[in-house]
Amino acid sequence: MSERSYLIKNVSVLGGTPTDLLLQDGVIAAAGDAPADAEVVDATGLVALPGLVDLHTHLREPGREDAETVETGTRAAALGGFTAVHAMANTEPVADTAGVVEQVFRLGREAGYCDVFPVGAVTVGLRGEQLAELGAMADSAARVRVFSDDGKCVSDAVLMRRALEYVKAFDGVVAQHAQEPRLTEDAQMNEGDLSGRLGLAGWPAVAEEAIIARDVLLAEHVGSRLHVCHVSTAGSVELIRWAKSKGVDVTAEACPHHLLLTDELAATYDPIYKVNPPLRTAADAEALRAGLADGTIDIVATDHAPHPHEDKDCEWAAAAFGMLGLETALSVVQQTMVDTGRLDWAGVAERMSYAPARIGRVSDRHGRPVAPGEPANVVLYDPAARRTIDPAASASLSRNTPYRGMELPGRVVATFLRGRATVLDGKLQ
Ligand SMILES: NC(=O)N[C@@H](CC(=O)O)C(=O)O
Ligand SMILES: [Zn+2]
Ligand SMILES: [Zn+2]
Repeated sequence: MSERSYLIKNVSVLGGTPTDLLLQDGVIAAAGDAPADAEVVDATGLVALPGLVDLHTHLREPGREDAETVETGTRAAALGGFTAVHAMANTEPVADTAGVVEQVFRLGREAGYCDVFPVGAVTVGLRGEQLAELGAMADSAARVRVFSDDGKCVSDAVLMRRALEYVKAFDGVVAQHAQEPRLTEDAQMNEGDLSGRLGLAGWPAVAEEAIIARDVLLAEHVGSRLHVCHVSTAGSVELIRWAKSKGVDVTAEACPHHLLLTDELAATYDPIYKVNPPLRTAADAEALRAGLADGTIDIVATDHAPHPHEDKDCEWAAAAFGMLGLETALSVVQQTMVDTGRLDWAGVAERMSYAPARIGRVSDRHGRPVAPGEPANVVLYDPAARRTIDPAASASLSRNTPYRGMELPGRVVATFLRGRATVLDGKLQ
């Protein structure tokens, strides 16, 4: 990774008229000021986007370094065009103290591929019994603003209420994994005709929707900020639309896999398609795409969930929930939202960079316009490229991508973090 300047020629910022950009000393500068020794990048045909920000990544460190480490996960992030990721708290030990979040934050800094903002657990050990030290994590060097028991739902209404009240003191947000536990005991896939036919225990949409309905009412009651993780059903989109229309301070994310893939893939009994929440129906996926287009769903988040071979290569019921997402997110969003005319590149920038940075309260550094004077966190993307997804080529330590063998549009050509190339010519630097 060099500290040189880059003169990016003929780049289309957010799909606009081609122009030149200079990245120098960590910021975007006027191209006319380029020093003679600047490295010239021919960006003809490429779109420049602000560095992507993921609000929902699992990096697995500490504790499951056989699945992913901060270093390997952030390498995958850089290849996917991300300059910042929020690392979920379901590690071993759980990120429920200032010590653990500071460790994850420091590991991100040391790896240097993208900024890592640790998410703090809402409850001690994700056990849903008592609140974790939210204030200590907020005040730590990691400056935690997003709190989540992701992987588990904060199902106790009183604890959820207290968490929402508590995070107001430091402008935090509770990111809920909306899953009513009693309605999803042993659940394996979306509940419907197909789960019956396949003999896999069903996971009803109402298990997600009941928690979202409760939580938007709680957020309104205490006047706090709520974020809903991985929204997967049409009913959830409707509830969030309703809550926003009432002025509730709620934001929501959809994951690429829920935009593109459907529950019919469970008929393969291949656990690569096993994920929490489950892949839903085509009608649900369509509602998510419509909600993302009209702003009901604020952002795309990857829920990158690496699992080692032995936890996935087994029978469906025994397999772990989760799939990789960082290296394919932008391509899936292009396919489902841009190539279908539902979003332009400015809309993608809003949903994959500006809005997640605002929700995570890091928009002083990330999710900024690609414009002179701004931090040089930039992605160069080739929307005309096509590639066949090869799990073996992933920078992740795990291989559980549901897109293996699929052809997807687009390719990240370069990623710059504060003016330093983390990816150039499609390769890690
Ligand atoms: N999404 C998943 O299927 N799995 C996630 C947990 C989660 O996001 O709920 C994981 O940590 O593996
Ligand atoms: Zn979750
Ligand atoms: Zn998750």
